[in-house]
Amino acid sequence: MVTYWSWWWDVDNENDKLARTILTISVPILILLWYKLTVWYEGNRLPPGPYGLPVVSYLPFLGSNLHEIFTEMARKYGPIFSLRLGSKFHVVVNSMDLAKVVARDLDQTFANRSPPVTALTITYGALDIAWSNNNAHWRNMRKLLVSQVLSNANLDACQGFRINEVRATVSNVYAKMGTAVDINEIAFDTELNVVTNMLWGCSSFGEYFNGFREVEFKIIELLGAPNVSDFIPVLSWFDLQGRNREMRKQKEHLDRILDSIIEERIETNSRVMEGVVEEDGRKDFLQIMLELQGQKDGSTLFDIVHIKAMLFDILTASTDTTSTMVEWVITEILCNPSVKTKIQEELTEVVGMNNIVEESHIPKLKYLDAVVKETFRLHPPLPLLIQRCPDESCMVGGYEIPKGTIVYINVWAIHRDPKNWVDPLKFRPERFLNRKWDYNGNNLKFLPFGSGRRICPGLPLGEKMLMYILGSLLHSFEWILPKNEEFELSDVFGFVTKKRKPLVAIPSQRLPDATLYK
Ligand code: HEM
Repeated sequence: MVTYWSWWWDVDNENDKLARTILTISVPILILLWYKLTVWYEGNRLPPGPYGLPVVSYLPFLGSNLHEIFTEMARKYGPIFSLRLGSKFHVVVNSMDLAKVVARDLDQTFANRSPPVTALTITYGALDIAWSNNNAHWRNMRKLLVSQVLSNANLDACQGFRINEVRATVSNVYAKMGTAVDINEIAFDTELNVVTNMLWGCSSFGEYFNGFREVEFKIIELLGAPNVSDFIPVLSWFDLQGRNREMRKQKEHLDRILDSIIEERIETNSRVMEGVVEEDGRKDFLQIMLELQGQKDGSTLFDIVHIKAMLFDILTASTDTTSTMVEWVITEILCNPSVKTKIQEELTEVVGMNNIVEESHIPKLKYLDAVVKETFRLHPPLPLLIQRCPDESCMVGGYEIPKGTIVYINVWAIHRDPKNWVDPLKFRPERFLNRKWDYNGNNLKFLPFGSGRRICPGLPLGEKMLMYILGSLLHSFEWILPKNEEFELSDVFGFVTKKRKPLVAIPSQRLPDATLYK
């Protein structure tokens, strides 16, 4: 080797020797630099995004309606961008192709969550399903919910609860005809009663549930509110905005409800040899969970706190989403008279004017189904889904996403992207009539329930309840806005993004036979 290179140093003056020494050292350095700047850097650069200030980074510049702000930022920075908020690195994915990479191709890598402080408080330290990381506990809880509550067999067995509650709602609305009715409130109560019946066998009425809706709304608001404690964790101890204190207050209320229900059941069980069972021999979900107490769940023992975390998840995940959607659908229908006419024509044809809506009619209500889907497209209740967090560094769209980054999939942007939808801002249910669309998240253009392993497990119940409540309210009543009330379509971002101004509407009798309302 030395002989091979000896010609290089075979020089007759000192200047030449110096030049060759400099060249010998600098050429490998330049090659290394080039490699770093091209191959290495290309493969490791972070997504583009705005600069911020020291310590707080972009935090002071972030507004409150995050889904709209992120969609606006995507126009400037592209389909994937990053922003640092305090010490936390965030990435927002805004296109269907990149959503596919996160939620499908790299689903396993992105299956963790990064719960905010308030979420840890209300879920007993992420012992629920929604905020738990992708671990044995999450898998067991999700499997339990899906197999015991949301299976086709259990949904069929619980049909009676849905019929009773939806009929009770129609009858309550009948009693309020001619007055302004809060649509979200009636849908919330209907869903809550169905779910509590499925969970522990009775409706939510009674002293326990006084004020539950307000508590839940506050919890949802706190879960979505920006909190300095999340962005600058060293300050979390001071809880500067008081958000965690407020969440603890809501948790006390929730705890009182859940403790009373669980204690009552334990007390009943102590008197009944076989534990509480339904007439058909089925056990409700609370009973099943109580019988699992003391069993190993991953590395921990399944106990009362786990049961409360599960109950919390199911109650909150099912009610606010469903009621918000019922409210949006009726708002869009009232804003679009031709859509209302088509829905009524379909209901008259499928159900008949001397009949009330039954679940068996639902598969035939194709136009109503398209209206619901179009409303989901324009008003997804979780427009950024629930944040995901990669458990190792990986590449998305040619950019590096470091381990632990908080990643949002911007469903709002995807659902309004002109590359995916013709006239994306127009309310046009017909676009969902021509092709087979579902909520399973396989077509990444449309993912109101999410996609991949974190997709909403409540989808079958959510879809059933939405169609049944809406079909019944729209078939049994004519709805109009109160005098001087204007159509209003603006929303306010939150963990569940809702209508800024709650919809109130006045019902009147639509079916000729008054006995159908009893
Ligand atoms: C209209 C009704 C509903 C909508 C629009 C909805 C939407 C969603 C969305 C978007 C997610 C997040 C998915 C993701 O992060 O990718 C989610 C998660 C979840 N939903 Fe729903 N949901 C509804 C009803 C329900 C119902 C009825 C239940 C339970 C009975 C439920 C239980 C859950 C749970 C437990 C999670 C967390 C899943 C996980 O992290 O593994 N949801 N839902």
